[in-house]
Amino acid sequence: MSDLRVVIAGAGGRMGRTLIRAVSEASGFTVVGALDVSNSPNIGQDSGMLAGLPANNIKITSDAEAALKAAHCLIDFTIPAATVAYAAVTAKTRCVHVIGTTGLGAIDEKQIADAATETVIVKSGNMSLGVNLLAALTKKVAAALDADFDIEVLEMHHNQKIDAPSGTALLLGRAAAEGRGIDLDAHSQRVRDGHTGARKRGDIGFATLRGGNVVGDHTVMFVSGSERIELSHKASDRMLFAAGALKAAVWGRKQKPGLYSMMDVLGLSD
Ligand SMILES: NC(=O)C1=CN([C@@H]2O[C@H](COP(=O)(O)OP(=O)(O)OC[C@H]3O[C@@H](n4cnc5c(N)ncnc54)[C@H](OP(=O)(O)O)[C@@H]3O)[C@@H](O)[C@H]2O)C=CC1
Ligand SMILES: O=C(O)C1=N[C@H](C(=O)O)C[C@H](O)C1
Repeated sequence: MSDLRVVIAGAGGRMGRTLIRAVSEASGFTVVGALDVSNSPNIGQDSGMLAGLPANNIKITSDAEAALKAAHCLIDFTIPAATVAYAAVTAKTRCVHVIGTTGLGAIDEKQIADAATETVIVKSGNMSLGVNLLAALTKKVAAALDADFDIEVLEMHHNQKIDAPSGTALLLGRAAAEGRGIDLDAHSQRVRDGHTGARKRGDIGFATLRGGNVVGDHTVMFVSGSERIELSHKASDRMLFAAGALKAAVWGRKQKPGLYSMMDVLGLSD
């Protein structure tokens, strides 16, 4: 099969630059476009050089439709407003859209689901194999334990992260809720502050830490009156997420239009 032609959105960002490096190091991929917001100082810059590599002659542009014309896939780790706008373009150009962006709201999710009727979208709050295995384990453990075990999800990230709880924490919370057979939205405590009253039995709690350059730590705790089970994952290199995104792009190219997750890509869905 010919090389998979990839456009990277948010090419000047932490994940965008990591993705440019990942594509340049992997075989079977070619970067054919790099996108950023129109008023970004990165527009017109060489995306390879911006990622600390030799020039790749792919200049950063804001014209998504033109960039996607010759592409198989858009890999998008940006911000919710950009991701929703890109979904409309991938629906039109029929490019596979791999979405790593977190912090999406209900309206964003609906617009992405609508776009997925026209093209393949793979979306996950975490593209790593380890976290998706952790989610499968979380679901299993939650199914085995009753509400005598309080479930808490703790996450820590770098001090530049703009959304909370992290996409991964929510993904893990959802896995726990599915295992327990409850609706997460109706049974979650996303923040605690002030005179909160006692913990509500059956709720899934979230706690957020921010500091330094932590790439991404997540722990799911199952806590009873007499014991505590903890399932943890610690990411130490963003290349992990980029590698997962490339895997999703290759997998997505063989699928029919629809909204898929990394669990589907990794064969972990039940
Ligand atoms: N699913 C996963 O496995 C992972 C998900 N993430 C998620 O990916 C997202 C990005 O993270 P990170 O790279 O650390 O963040 P950064 O802030 O470093 O990068 C985001 C980039 O998107 C750019 N951007 C903003 N608007 C647009 C637009 N309209 N078109 C194109 N680019 C745009 C920003 O540009 P500017 O700075 O000029 O505004 C910035 O360069 C976050 O939501 C994060 O949670 C991160 C790691 C793994
Ligand atoms: O913003 C980040 O950095 C990360 N975001 C994702 C999330 O919100 O879970 C994934 C990873 O933990 C890094």
